[in-house]
Amino acid sequence: MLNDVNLKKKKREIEYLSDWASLVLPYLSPSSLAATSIVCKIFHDISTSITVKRISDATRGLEKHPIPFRNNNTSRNTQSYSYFLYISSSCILRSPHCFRQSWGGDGLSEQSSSISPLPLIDNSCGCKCIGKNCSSIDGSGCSCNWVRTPDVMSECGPKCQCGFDCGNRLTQRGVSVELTIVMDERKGWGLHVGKTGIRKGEFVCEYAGEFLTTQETRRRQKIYDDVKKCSPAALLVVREHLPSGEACLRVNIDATRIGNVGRFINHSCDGGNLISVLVRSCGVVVPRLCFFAARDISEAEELTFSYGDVRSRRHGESLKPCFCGTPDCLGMLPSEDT
Ligand SMILES: C[S@@+](CC[C@H](N)C(=O)[O-])C[C@H]1O[C@@H](n2cnc3c(N)ncnc32)[C@H](O)[C@@H]1O
Repeated sequence: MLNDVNLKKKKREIEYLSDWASLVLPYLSPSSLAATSIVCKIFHDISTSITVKRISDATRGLEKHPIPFRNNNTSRNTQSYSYFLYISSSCILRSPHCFRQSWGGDGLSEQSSSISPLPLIDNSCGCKCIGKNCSSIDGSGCSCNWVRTPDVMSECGPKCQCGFDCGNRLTQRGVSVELTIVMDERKGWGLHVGKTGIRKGEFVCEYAGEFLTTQETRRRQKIYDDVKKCSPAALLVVREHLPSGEACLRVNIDATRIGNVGRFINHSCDGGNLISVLVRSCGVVVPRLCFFAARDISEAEELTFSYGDVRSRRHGESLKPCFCGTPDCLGMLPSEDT
């Protein structure tokens, strides 16, 4: 029989163990979490609560609304959520291997300190529009609002004095539309519209990930092609063209390991219901890739865009079948050379 002192000691030990597990377990990957959950009842209960929270919000509280996972296939071997590290905007990582993120615990997530601010072209580049509407197009608008074509737009940047709620920072405040991540047996996870629908022209989300050099992009692409059994790669190369048709800039974004909900957008051969736009913030070197609604999109519709040209096939790469289901479907997913 445990006497009173021993009982108190035991209770304190259980509390310590439980506090420790609540701090450490949210950092674990799904497989490590599953392995830990069979150690004891305390670990099992905490792991279960973490899994439930992970399913309820892919964004770890970093966006305006939670974005839940939904997998209606209840067979034992299907995933209940996708595991990756969440960032709300593209970034350059100082030391990618040190980036750890707690997910599913009680505290709120934070962006990691291993993320570097995006490099500036010019430190003095920025508007002085305090209290003015930088997004106005009647001539009183500020100089940061200098380009608005179907493919490229410009916004105020880090050195502007207008403040974060300025109308010309539409894509810098993260995702504000309601979304759900839904599992499809053939395409994997896909991003769907939530209850409120989306209006034509509305900002949906950035395609956030790690900005890479071309050399690093090619190195990773080779690894992703070789290791196909892992979850699908989300490596995107965007080329900006001059009016002459010549490519003048390429942006490489890898959202495979670190990204936001943009990484769940599947391909559609008819071009999909999203338009991709390169957004330049005043003074920042690298533009970000952002998605806007190409038309009104109703509740539960899947969000899609075109991954590129199916005919420009990556060297030595076997094409994956496409299941976009549109009348224009070419049967294969695009896989351009990086
Ligand atoms: C950027 S990820 C999109 C999210 C992905 N479905 C997932 O589960 O994480 C790209 C991968 O999704 C799958 N995918 C995207 N569009 C598809 C389509 N139309 N048909 C079949 N698979 C598709 C392919 O495996 C592709 O390599």
